[in-house]
Amino acid sequence: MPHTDGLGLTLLLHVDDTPGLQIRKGGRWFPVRPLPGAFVVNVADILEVLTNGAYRSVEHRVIPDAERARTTVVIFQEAFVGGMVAPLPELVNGGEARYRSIGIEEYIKGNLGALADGTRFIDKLRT
Ligand SMILES: O=C(O)CCC(=O)C(=O)O
Ligand SMILES: [Fe+2]
Repeated sequence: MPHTDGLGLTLLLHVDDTPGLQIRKGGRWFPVRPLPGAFVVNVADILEVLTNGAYRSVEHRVIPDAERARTTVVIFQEAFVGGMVAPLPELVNGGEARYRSIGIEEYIKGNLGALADGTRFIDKLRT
């Protein structure tokens, strides 16, 4: 299922060489081929909020292979500051905050709810 990850940074370690991960850019899907010993680093939603939209979280999906097993080690890195998910003031820098600030607990709850109904919670934070 296409999605963006909900926390800060996602580190992926593709253990075998079975392909499957794709990212969407400019409306097109591109394969991310497994690279032995390398981490794939995805920008996720909290990092998008923190940077006030300078970094965009990447939409991605996994297309399973019917014949080959596929294993990924996934590390979800949190990125909230002082209990809040909010654009960093130095990155708003006199401009406009593009996302409203929200406590991490409410954020997590909202994210799980959105995941369940196939929407993106970050869209509800846009100002
Ligand atoms: O298996 C992968 O390469 C990606 C997994 C993923 O997108 C996720 O766990 O959020
Ligand atoms: Fe993901």
